[in-house]
Amino acid sequence: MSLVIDAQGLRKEFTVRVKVGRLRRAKRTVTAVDGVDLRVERGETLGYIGPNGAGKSTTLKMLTGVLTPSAGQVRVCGLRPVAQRTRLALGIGVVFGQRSQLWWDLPLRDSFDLLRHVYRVPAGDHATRLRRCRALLDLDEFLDTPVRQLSLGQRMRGELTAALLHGPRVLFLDEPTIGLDVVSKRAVRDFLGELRRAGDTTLVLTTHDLADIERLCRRLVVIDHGRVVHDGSIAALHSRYGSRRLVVAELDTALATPPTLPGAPLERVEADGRRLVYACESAGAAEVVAGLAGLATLRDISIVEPDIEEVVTRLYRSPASRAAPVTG
Ligand SMILES: Nc1ncnc2c1ncn2[C@@H]1O[C@H](COP(=O)(O)OP(=O)(O)OP(=O)(O)O)[C@@H](O)[C@H]1O
Repeated sequence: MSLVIDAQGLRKEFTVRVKVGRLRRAKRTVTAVDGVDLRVERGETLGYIGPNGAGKSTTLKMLTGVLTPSAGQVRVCGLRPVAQRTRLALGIGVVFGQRSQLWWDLPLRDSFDLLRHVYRVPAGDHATRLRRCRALLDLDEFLDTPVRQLSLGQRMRGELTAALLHGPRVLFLDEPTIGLDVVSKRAVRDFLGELRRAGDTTLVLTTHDLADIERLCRRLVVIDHGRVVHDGSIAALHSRYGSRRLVVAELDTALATPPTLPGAPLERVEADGRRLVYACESAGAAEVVAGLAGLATLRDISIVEPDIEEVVTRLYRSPASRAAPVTG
């Protein structure tokens, strides 16, 4: 494995002028990113999330060479993002919701062609990549439409293509599904899922849509007040915050006393005793199901996964998230 992103102690301060009293203005320092360490291997898909103002976009801007860090070390594809920005541009793709890399008045097809010249992509590579994007993102019906006439969902599919035509090693995406309808959201997620499966592009994704994260990311980095408060899998986040899988058993007939199962406390009894809900603590779902099957006649069983929205809400509210960063 090779490291494609290596940031240590990354920090960004902004000086802002604030009004003090009626006439005076004073300088204040806002620490947007406060010592972020981030190492990302080739082929990883990383979800970078946090509440509004946490420092996500600022981090991405430092990783892509748009902003100079106030302190810290950073290498992306082995390059210093600001100092070697032109070389870096060949190795990364960027999709930032607010900024377009397409030519507003030109048909999408012409923007793609111009990008081929900008990045000096060999014609054969360009054609192969474009063919793949056309097929996976259903671009054909609007390839000849000027960009300004595209819907948001169509434009986002165009932006994704534009970001990938030069074959970048890392793709940075800032809120790629924001404002999209369910069909376009799915198209974008499926496409990114395909890209992840192919395994040669590293994806770094910021989003407020946790379904994006659940569908796409094995690793989740949570940032709050400029600091990393979680770096690990979604499962690690659930176990840290005590979220548990639930086993919901529908019984043929209610039992006089619901069974006690080791490692799986009974959470709720519903439907006049015909539905029992157990939480998997030390017991796995299979053990719970096997235990129940020996004691009652089961009509149906379902397993409810812990809800990521709930655990992330708890994390954002947690005072502990302001203290020490946690990894795992
Ligand atoms: N150019 C700037 N000048 C001054 N302050 C800034 C600037 N850019 C960002 N900030 C401040 O830095 C902090 C982090 O902002 P940033 O945009 O990185 O957050 P974010 O996590 O991307 O938020 P959101 O989810 O709302 O997009 C905020 O307090 C923001 O007001």
